[in-house]
Formats: sequence, structure tokens, C-alpha cells
Amino acid sequence: MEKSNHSSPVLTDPITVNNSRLGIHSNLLSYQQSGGSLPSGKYMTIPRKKPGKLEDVLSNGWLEAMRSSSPPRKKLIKHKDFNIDAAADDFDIAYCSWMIKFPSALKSFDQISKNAKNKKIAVFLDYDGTLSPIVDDPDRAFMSVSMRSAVRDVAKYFPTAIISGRSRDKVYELVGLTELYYAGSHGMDIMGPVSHADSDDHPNCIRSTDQQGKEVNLFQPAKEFIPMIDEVFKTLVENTKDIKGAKVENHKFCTSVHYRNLEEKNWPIIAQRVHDILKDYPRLRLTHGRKVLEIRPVIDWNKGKAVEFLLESLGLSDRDDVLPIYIGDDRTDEDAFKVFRESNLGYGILVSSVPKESKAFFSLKDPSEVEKFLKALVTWKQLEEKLHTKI
Ligand SMILES: O=P(O)(O)OC[C@H]1O[C@H](O[C@H]2O[C@H](CO)[C@@H](O)[C@H](O)[C@H]2O)[C@H](O)[C@@H](O)[C@@H]1O
Repeated sequence: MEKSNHSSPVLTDPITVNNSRLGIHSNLLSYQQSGGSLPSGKYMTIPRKKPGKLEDVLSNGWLEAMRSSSPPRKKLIKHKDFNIDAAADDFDIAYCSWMIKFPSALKSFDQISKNAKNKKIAVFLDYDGTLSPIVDDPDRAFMSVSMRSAVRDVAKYFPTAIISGRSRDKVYELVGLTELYYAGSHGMDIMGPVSHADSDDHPNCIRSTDQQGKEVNLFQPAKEFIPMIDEVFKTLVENTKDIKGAKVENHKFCTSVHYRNLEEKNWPIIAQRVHDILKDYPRLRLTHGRKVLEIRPVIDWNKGKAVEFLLESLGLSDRDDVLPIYIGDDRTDEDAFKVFRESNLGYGILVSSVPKESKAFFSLKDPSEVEKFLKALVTWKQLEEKLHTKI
């Protein structure tokens, strides 16, 4: 049953004008926030336009963003004079000063746990690059047995959700834990608890049941885009099939084009093909992930909004006694970090072994440090509970 007493996150302002400065449709700018109204029947026709010029992807910054989307990882060693890690080649000043700005969540654990005392922690976890290491084949991005057990333990003590760019079904298949909440497609597909809170009355929120038959809320704010995404996915597959190493994924509410396995000389080609297709879809926009171009609906919804939605569903929003923690490695996780920073609400933890601009408060180097941090949270909670039972 669909409900309609909230405003829809689908933006309705049509954006059809050209961006004069860059010479491209403004709807093609990454992170562009406005939407476009859809001419009727438009998204059922596969666009067959003349390909654009390579200058398109050069001038609008796509290529630059692609090059910086996943910088090569550096080999790290311990530096004897500093209690932080440093680059092996010559001691990397940039990395050290970055670590001062984004201290290790492990080394700052006392500070974090002090602040968490008497508070209810909620844990939000990104999947790729956070729970599983980045690998060449997205279908083989498995999490380790020990990571799965760490996440399972965390979920015993704290409400825990996975917020991924992948489809919800796919990320559930990879994580395989029934005790968590899952938000797929960058938060555009949330299976959360039934709470009778305001979030239940959101448009596009329906009552459903999960794999175990438990009653859940299913929130899909970009439902109307499913046929369009499917159509674009098929076009992308067709138009990139001659590019060696290209891989396109359909996440139902968004679609991804991977260029990790392409020779760098072919990056402009794949970027231009995606650009040409997107020209015909003013209601879709592009965002950049780690060696992946992500095509998603122009709606006012992202991982940050998904976190807010889940907190509300869990009855944990607008409370001083709640400390949400979000761990993620990607640009799309920045939306969640931003929510925490702006509201001074919780801790964003960026997973990165290289300096990166971020709205997070802390950092962890890689998934193995994420696992240590999750285990530390559980150990701390167990001790807290023991102390309480003794009192
Ligand atoms: O939000 P996430 O859970 O981090 O998902 C973001 C994207 O993750 C996957 O791609 C990334 O990981 C792959 C496996 O390690 C890697 O090959 C790829 O280069 C990375 O971009 C996933 O395949 C994408 O669809 C997600 O959007």
C-alpha cells in the first residue's frame, strides 16, 4: 500500500538547458542535484545518437575524476619517530599530515568509547572497500569469514545496517547475515524495520516481508526509474561490448560501468560512450566511484538520506543519547559523513590508505583495520555490560 503524506524525493524541476560554460547539458555534470521532467514514453526508446566528441569528457572533468577515483595504494611501513604509518618510498609528509586531520579510529578508540558511554550506538557499513577488499572482478568481492563473524557480533549488540551502491539483493547475497538491515543502490532500496515512526509514512514506503517472513518496511524512492535504468543498462552493455575489460552492472535503481580492467588509453572512449547515452536521459546523472562510473536517477536521495531514514525507522533520530558510526571508503559515503559532520551527530570513519579529502572524523587504513575496529567495539560493549551487571 503506497502512502503519500510526505513530499517525494523525486525532483521535478526540468533541466533541459545547456551549460554554457562547459558546453554540455547541465544534467550531465557529476553531483548535479536538479532533476528533469520526463517526456512521456521517452525512456522506452533506445537512443541512437551520433557519438559526441572526446572533448566532451575532457572539458566536463569526467576524465580527471576518473583518474583520481582510485589512486594507487602505497606500501606502508611504521615510521620510528611517529606513532602513525608512513609511505615506504620516502617518508610521506602528506600522508602524515592527513592522519593528523583524520586520526586512526583504532588509535582514537578510547576517545570514541568515552563519548559512546551511556549512548546507543548504531553502526552503518559500506560494503566494497570497507568490508571486502577492492578486487578486479566485482563478482568476486567476497568478505572474509572473520569479517563476517565480526559484523555478526556487532549486530548482536548494536543495530547495524549495510549501505551499498550494489543492488540490495546482491549485497545481501555477499554478506549473508539475516540480522542486519540492508540499503542497496546507494540507499534507494532500503529494507528496514517496521517502526510506526514518521518514516513509515514516507511515499514509496511499503510493508513487506523479508526472506525469513518477518514484517519489514521497504522504501524505494526511485521506483519509477526501474524501466529507465533497465533500458540504459542494456544500451550500456551493447555500446561497450567492444571495449576490452568493460563491465556493466544493473543495480535496479542505478547502473555502474566499470573501467578498472581497461587499458588507460581506453578510458576516454568508455567515458565518451557513457556520456553520449546520458545525453538522452536528462533525469539521470553520473557520479564517480572507485574506477566506476555510476548512473543514477536525479533524485534528492543518497547514502546520507538513507542513514537518516534508518535512524528514524529505528527510533534513534533526534536523540542526544545516540551515537551513529558510519564506515565507508567511497565518494558516495561522503553524503553520510556530511550528515554526521553537519549535525554533529556521530562519527564518520573513512577507509583509506592514501590522503583524501573527506567529511569523515576518523580513518582506518583498510578492511583489516575495519575488522579490528568492529571487534574492539564488541569487546568494549561486553566489558561495559559486565561492569553494569556487577554494579
Ligand atoms: O557502496 P559500495 O558497497 O562500496 O559499492 C560501490 C561499488 O562497489 C563495487 O565496485 C567497487 O568494488 C569492486 C570490487 O572490489 C571493484 O572491482 C570496483 O572497481 C569498485 O568500484 C560494485 O561493483 C559497484 O557496482 C558499486 O557501485
